[in-house]
Amino acid sequence: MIEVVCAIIKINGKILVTQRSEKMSLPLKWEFPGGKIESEETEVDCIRRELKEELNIDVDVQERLDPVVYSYPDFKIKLIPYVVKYISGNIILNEHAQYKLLNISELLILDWAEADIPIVNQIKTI
Ligand SMILES: Nc1nc2c([nH]c(=O)n2[C@H]2C[C@H](O)[C@@H](COP(=O)(O)OP(=O)(O)OP(=O)(O)O)O2)c(=O)[nH]1
Repeated sequence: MIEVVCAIIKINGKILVTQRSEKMSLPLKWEFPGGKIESEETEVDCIRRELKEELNIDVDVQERLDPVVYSYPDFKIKLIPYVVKYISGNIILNEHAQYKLLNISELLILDWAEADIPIVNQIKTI
C-alpha cells in the first residue's frame, strides 16, 4: 500500500484543487495536491515539500482529517488529508494540467480520483 498525503489548501475562503496531467497516473483526474511520503519523512514535512515542488507555495499546516484507504485496480492507497492555509508564493504549476479555486459546494462537480471522494464529502463540514 502506498501512503500519500494531500492538502486541502484554503485561500481566501476557497479551496485550491489540481488536475493531474495526461502523463501522470490517473490522467486528468482531479485531486488535492500532495504525494507519496518518502522514508524518514513526517507527513507534515511531506506536505510542505510537495506543495513547494508542485505549486511553489508555502503553507501553514492546520488539521489532519480522517485517512481514506482505497484499492485501485493496480494499487492500494492510504490517502491522508491535511487542511492547510496558504501563506505565500506565486502559484507555479510544475506538474499538473491546471488548477481551480472553488467553493466547497462546487467541488463535487469535478471528475475526482476515486480515493478522494470520501475526503470531498468530509470537507463539506470544515
Ligand atoms: N497527490 C495526490 N495523489 C493522489 C490523490 N488521490 C489519489 O488517488 N492519488 C494517487 C495518485 C498517485 O498514484 C499517488 C500519488 O503519487 P504522486 O502524486 O507522487 O504521483 P506520481 O505521479 O509520482 O505517481 P507515479 O505515477 O509516479 O506512481 O496517489 C490526491 O488527492 N493527491
